Amino acid sequence: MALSCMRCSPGAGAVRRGLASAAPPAALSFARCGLRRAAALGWRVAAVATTGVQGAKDAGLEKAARSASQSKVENGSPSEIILDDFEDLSPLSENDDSTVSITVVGASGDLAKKKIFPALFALYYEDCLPKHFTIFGYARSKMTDAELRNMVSKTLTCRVDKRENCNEKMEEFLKRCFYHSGQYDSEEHFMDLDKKLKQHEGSRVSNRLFYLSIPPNIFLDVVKCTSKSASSGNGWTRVIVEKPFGRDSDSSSALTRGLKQYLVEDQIFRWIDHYLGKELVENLSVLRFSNLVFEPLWSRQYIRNVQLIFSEDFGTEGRGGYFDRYGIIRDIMQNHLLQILALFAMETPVSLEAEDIRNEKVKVLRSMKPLQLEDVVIGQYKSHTKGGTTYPGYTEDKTVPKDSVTPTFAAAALFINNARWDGVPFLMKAGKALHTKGAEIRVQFRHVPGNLYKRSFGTDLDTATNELVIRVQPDEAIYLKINNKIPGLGMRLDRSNLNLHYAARYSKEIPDAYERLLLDAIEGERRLFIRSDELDAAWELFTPLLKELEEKRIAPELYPYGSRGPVGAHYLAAKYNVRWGDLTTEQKA
Ligand SMILES: NC(=O)C1=CN([C@@H]2O[C@H](COP(=O)(O)OP(=O)(O)OC[C@H]3O[C@@H](n4cnc5c(N)ncnc54)[C@H](OP(=O)(O)O)[C@@H]3O)[C@@H](O)[C@H]2O)C=CC1
Ligand SMILES: O=C1O[C@H](COP(=O)(O)O)[C@@H](O)[C@H](O)[C@H]1O
Repeated sequence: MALSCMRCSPGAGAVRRGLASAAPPAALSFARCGLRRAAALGWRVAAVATTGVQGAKDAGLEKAARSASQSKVENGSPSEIILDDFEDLSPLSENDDSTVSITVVGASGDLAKKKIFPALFALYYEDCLPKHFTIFGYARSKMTDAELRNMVSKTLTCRVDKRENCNEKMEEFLKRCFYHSGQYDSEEHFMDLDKKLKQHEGSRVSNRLFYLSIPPNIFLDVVKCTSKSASSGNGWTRVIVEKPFGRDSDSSSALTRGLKQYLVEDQIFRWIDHYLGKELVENLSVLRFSNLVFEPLWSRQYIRNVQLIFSEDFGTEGRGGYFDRYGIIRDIMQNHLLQILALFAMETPVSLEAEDIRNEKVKVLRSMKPLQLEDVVIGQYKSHTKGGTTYPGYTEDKTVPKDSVTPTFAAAALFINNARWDGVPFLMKAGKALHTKGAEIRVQFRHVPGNLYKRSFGTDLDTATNELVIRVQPDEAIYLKINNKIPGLGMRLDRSNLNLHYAARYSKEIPDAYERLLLDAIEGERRLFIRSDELDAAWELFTPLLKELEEKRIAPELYPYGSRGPVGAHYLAAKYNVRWGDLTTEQKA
């Protein structure tokens, strides 16, 4: 049987609805990448298994048929071979009648340069964009098309594992990038953009995606202008909204109401939480729901605590102005870490459809207790000199008020009041300017009852319990710490890792999260975007705490730039009998 993944592209939807096994011509109109994604869901396997080699040939899947008839087994199980081979499969026909125009609003900005254009290029490079597409940059800055291309070209990179034709591909891609300068609140300027888009779209069905890579105070202006002056007349119009999506429950609901004056829910891809597009976060459900060894242990009965840890080894350099209004709790916890928590803790969804997954995420979020001040520790980094270099403190940033109490670090203990997780602390920790950069999920299991090997472990049994670590970044890995006998005539135990180290196991470069999310938006796949009830539930957990912190102007504990953060985080963990897993020395995975 093919290993299935959670991709739910329209193609994948078609697979699940039964189109796959017959693979009718309509199904062949997916973009190339759509085919690859369908492949990951076992489409080809279904096609070959159900209709046989001839069936696959009839459906135009020549390569699938070839590979099925050869049925070679080189590396692993036949199902792996099938999936791997399918990666190279190109569609035999593509939809010539439609075109996708992607407008990056705020194209002159940091995120557009750093992430959005490179992700679009990577999709192009991987043949994931539709045959007919155009990319427009839109911002107030004056720029020609050539200047935009020059700016964009500086940040494009090719896959390390696939360098062939890279320069050629870059040139082809850049030729399809254009620029239009305009104000964000001018319907007239968006009308001019509309004219330019139409020139490129010609008589094809025009599908339009607007990516709002701009400060949140102008989201609504742009949405109003796009919907009145630049939305598609005959295809779909979708809007990707960047974070932050509000500052609290009220502002988030107001923004949703504002957007809904101009868009229906299906058009809103809110918000882009790029952590949901990270490979190991995407893999969480596969790990849980497709491996018998994990799911039965996934509850209070066996899990002692769960830790969600984010750290950066640099400060807010350059983004202090933005950051000071939001702080680390809104910047990282309320979105990235909470989303991971929801995926980690949700019940098994009815299916892999977006709505089924979102339903489970909402349920888990609504089962949680709003955060209490006594379960939170906040910190702010201060200047520190190391090796002759002085690293500036947060409030030394010119864009940050000198008396700012905005947290750049926070640790929190959260609880889920349901049958599965009652009493299990979910500890979150997020900070800037710490000693290391990384993101990981740590699952600490309970100790083995009546352990035969107690004497080998000493008095503290908790140091000898199993721990599952999902290292989201950098150097992706999943490893399980187990107790093991050290080889030899005696009986000495140590802690060793059962280790799935991605770089060693998979030769392919891992796509950037923005690639996955952009492709999903183009394909209309909403699973990795946040539904409004989910967002409401997320804000409800954090809003009372954020208000209390701000109203009382609670002073954060200062920690030196490059340190491990405030000691208060240890006391918080200790209150729940937890030791932060990232602070213990462990065998390198
Ligand atoms: N940068 C990052 O790493 C991340 C950013 N984000 C979010 O993505 C969005 C874009 O981020 P980023 O590119 O860093 O933002 P920028 O501050 O670089 O703004 C993007 C563009 O918006 C225009 N702009 C900036 N400030 C204003 C203003 N006050 N009024 C009108 N226009 C303005 C500028 O273009 P012009 O002057 O040419 O019109 C600018 O180039 C934001 O919502 C941010 O919160 C989210 C996660 C990470
Ligand atoms: O959303 C954000 O994420 C980045 C960290 O993203 P990563 O993919 O580099 O881990 C963070 O620096 C930024 O403050 C925050 O807004």
